[in-house]
Amino acid sequence: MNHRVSIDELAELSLLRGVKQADLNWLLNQCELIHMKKNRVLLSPDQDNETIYILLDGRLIVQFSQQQGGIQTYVERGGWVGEMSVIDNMRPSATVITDTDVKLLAIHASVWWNLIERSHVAARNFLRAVSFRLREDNKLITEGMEKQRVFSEKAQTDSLTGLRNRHWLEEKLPEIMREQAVGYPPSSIIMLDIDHFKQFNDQYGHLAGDSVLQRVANVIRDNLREHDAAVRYGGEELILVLPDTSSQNAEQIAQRLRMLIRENKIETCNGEALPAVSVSIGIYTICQDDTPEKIFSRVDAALYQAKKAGRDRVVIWGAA
Ligand SMILES: Nc1nc2c(ncn2[C@@H]2O[C@H](COP(=O)(O)OP(=O)(O)OP(=O)(O)O)[C@@H](O)[C@H]2O)c(=O)[nH]1
Repeated sequence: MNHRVSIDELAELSLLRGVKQADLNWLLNQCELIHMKKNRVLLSPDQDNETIYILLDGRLIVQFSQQQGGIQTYVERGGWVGEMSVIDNMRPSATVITDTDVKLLAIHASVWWNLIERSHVAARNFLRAVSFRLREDNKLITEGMEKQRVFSEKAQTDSLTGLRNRHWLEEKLPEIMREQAVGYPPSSIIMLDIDHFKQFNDQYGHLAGDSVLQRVANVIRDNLREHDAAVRYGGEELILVLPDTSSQNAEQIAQRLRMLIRENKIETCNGEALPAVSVSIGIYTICQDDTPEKIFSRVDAALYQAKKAGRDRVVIWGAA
């Protein structure tokens, strides 16, 4: 028998609110009062659970798995945990840890179902509690997944230009190659490099150089198709991934971008006009048995040819 929790205390708990005094008395005789120290695991996805725990004092942390967004939330005094495994007989979906020393009312599943049979009010409270918990958890998990999405988006984005970064390309390229291997239409890769950029930086300063990179990135972003991707591969070197694009089409796209970049007016962040820049472009169209190394070395070779031939031009690998 448990004398350290009063009937009044029980009656105030939202799970037990409105339950008749006689049923509360009965419950009090069936459940157990537990004291736990801070930082102990109360529930875990690795352990069966047959108990609902109502928190009488302290605070609990509910930690969801990485697949569920890795978020954590708190259960405050009067809250409860463990009810889902009591309903579905499965292990807890999250880990529950004591955030402080806690006092818990432990109600075994058999006792709980007995109470539900005795008390319609307890049954109604329980339904409300479960639907509240489902909504809350869904909201938290959705928010957590959104945070993860934004985080991984940031990890794959170049902060100066807003284009994809090298890391993104290294993940994307094997995917494109798998598609090529199963007979997707050819994809082309464009490598684009600003001409005499060192000289530009030396003459107008690094910040002006940054403005140029941003303008070039904007021109590219505004003129690519939705399923194309632009990547800042290195300092002033950009790579464009053009799915379902033959080398002839890639050349047209490259020539158009080259012209647009050359005609683009560039300003510093203070509004001072800067001279236009030109770009050199290499193109390589991916073949079925290519490797990433082969793709990079060929598109790089095409770009090198464009530089060697006088810059401000487009060269397709193997076309000469
Ligand atoms: N402003 C700025 N400059 C950068 C950035 N990343 C690389 N650079 C500069 O880009 C320049 C690249 O110079 P090089 O590789 O010698 O080539 P280049 O002067 O463009 O000459 P060519 O490519 O042969 O036409 C270097 O001076 C780098 O410092 C950046 O994020 N911002």
